[in-house]
Amino acid sequence: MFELPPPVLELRDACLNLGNRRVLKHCDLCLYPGEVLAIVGPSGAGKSSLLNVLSGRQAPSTCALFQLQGQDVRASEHHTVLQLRRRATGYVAQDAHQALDLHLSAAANIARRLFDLGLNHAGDALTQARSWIERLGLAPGRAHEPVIQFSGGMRQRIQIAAAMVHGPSVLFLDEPTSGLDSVAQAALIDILMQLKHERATSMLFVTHDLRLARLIADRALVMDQGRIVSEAVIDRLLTEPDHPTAQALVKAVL
Ligand SMILES: Nc1ncnc2c1ncn2[C@@H]1O[C@H](COP(=O)(O)OP(=O)(O)OP(=O)(O)O)[C@@H](O)[C@H]1O
Repeated sequence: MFELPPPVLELRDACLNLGNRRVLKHCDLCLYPGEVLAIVGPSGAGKSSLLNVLSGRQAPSTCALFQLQGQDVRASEHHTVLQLRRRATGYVAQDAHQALDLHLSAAANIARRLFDLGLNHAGDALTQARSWIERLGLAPGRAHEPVIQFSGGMRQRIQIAAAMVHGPSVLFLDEPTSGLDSVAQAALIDILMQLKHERATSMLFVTHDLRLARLIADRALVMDQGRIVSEAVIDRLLTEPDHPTAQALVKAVL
C-alpha cells in the first residue's frame, strides 16, 4: 500500500491573535517532500499571516504541534530553531526590498546567504551565486550590478536565487508574481515550474491567482476569515470546489 512520507513541515491547531483580532483560527497544515502547495483565498483571509507563521516570521499565539524536518520549532527564538530555519528554508517576499539589500550587487545578495550559514570562503560563495544567476536566466555580466538597477521580474529571480542557494527543503513565496507584467510573470512561472520538476524542494506559496496555482501547485488550501475552509488536489479544487469560498474563486477564473 502507498504510504505518504513524513511531512517536511507540519502545523496543528494554530491560532494567531494580532491586536484584538483573531486572524488565524485552528489551522492545520502538512507539506510533503517535493510538494508544491498553494494558499489561496480572498483578500484579508489570512493567507500572508499563515505564511508568516509557517516561515517563522510570526510566532503563533497557540498551536498544538509545529515541526520542521521532524523537529519542534515552537520555541521560535531559540538559537537551534533559528539555525534550523535558516538552513532548511528560503523565503521569497512580495517586494524584493523586504528580502534583498537593493544597494548590494545581485551576486553579493546571494552569496551573503551562504556567509550567514557559516561559509567563509568568499570565492566559493561567489561561484555558487554566479551559478544560480546563470541558472535563473540572469545575464552573468550583470552579477555585480546593484539590485536596484534590475527590473521587478529580475529582482524576483535574484530573490529566488538567494532563497535557493543553500539548498533548502522548503521554499516559501508570498505572492511571487504580483506586480509583474505578464511577460515577467510567465518567465517567473517557468522558473518555478523548472524548480518544481527538480522535486528537491517543497514549495508553499500564497496567491490570489488560482491560474498561477493551477500551473504550479499540486494541492491548494483555501482560506476564508482566518480558517482553512477547503483543501484539495488542485484539479479537484477546480472541478469540484466543495466550499462557497472555493466555488467563488473558481468561478472568477472560468
Ligand atoms: N498587525 C495587525 N493587526 C491587526 N490585524 C491585522 C494585522 N495584520 C493583519 N491583520 C488582519 O488580519 C487579517 C488577515 O490579513 P492577511 O494579510 O494575513 O490576509 P491576506 O489573505 O494575506 O490578505 P491579502 O490577500 O489582502 O494580502 C486581515 O483582516 C488583516 O486586516
